[in-house]
Amino acid sequence: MSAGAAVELDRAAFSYGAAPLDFDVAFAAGRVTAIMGPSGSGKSTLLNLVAGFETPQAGRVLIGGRDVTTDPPSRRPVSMVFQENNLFAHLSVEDNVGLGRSPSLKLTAAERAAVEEALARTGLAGKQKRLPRELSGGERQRVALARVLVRERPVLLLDEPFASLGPALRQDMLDLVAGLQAERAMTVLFVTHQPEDARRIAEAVVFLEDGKVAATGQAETFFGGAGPEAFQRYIGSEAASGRSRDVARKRT
Ligand SMILES: Nc1ncnc2c1ncn2[C@@H]1O[C@H](COP(=O)(O)OP(=O)(O)OP(=O)(O)O)[C@@H](O)[C@H]1O
Repeated sequence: MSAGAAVELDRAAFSYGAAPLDFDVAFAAGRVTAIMGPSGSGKSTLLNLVAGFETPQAGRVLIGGRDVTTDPPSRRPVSMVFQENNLFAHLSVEDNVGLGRSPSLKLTAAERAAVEEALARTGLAGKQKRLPRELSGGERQRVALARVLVRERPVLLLDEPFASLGPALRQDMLDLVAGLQAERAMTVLFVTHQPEDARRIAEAVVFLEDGKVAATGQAETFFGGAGPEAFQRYIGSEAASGRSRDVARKRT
């Protein structure tokens, strides 16, 4: 069931009351797409429309060709991982993962075995009884990914899930996502501000500006310097701000 499903926003319009957002874009099944763009351009809102945390005021959301526009999040074939707060603080690692299979945590032996396997797959074997506060930030995100594995949904939404981790750990986590995606052929929508992260795992790029899709294309075109000018400007400014942060850190 987890083989990818295409995701489409068909002139999906939404507004929190101020600037309107209006998305008309399709994400191919079984592919990793990086969603990039300046702060406030609508990246998280786009994911929230796909997940069902927000409902468009006009237009439609389709997953696997099915109109899910009015479906609640629980009925959508989607998993989502945020930058933090993915876990229940009072539940052990294994229960946090088990929730992906059964909200009541009444698991069959086969489901418990699936939880164990997901924990092993994400490098968490031996940590199943720990509470989230007894884990590192990277380990907590691994638990969230283990839950994605047992949920077996065809679409995975990642909202800057590794932004607070250091570069080496971020690379490990991205490689883990890439491995899981290759195994399950999930459709992955990956919001990131980090060009090198997008480059590492994404085949396609969707670039947002001012609540709209400003450009779409292949990652190798965009990162090879042949992408649209607005994207190049954005990448340039992100790279420059990354450098200045590094310089500032070295000076302190
Ligand atoms: N809960 C909210 N209430 C009101 N306005 C909101 C809310 N969430 C987002 N917005 C506004 O909607 C627009 C899009 O926000 P969104 O969070 O989708 O942008 P983003 O591209 O994900 O930004 P960032 O890169 O900073 O996370 C922005 O103008 C933002 O101020």
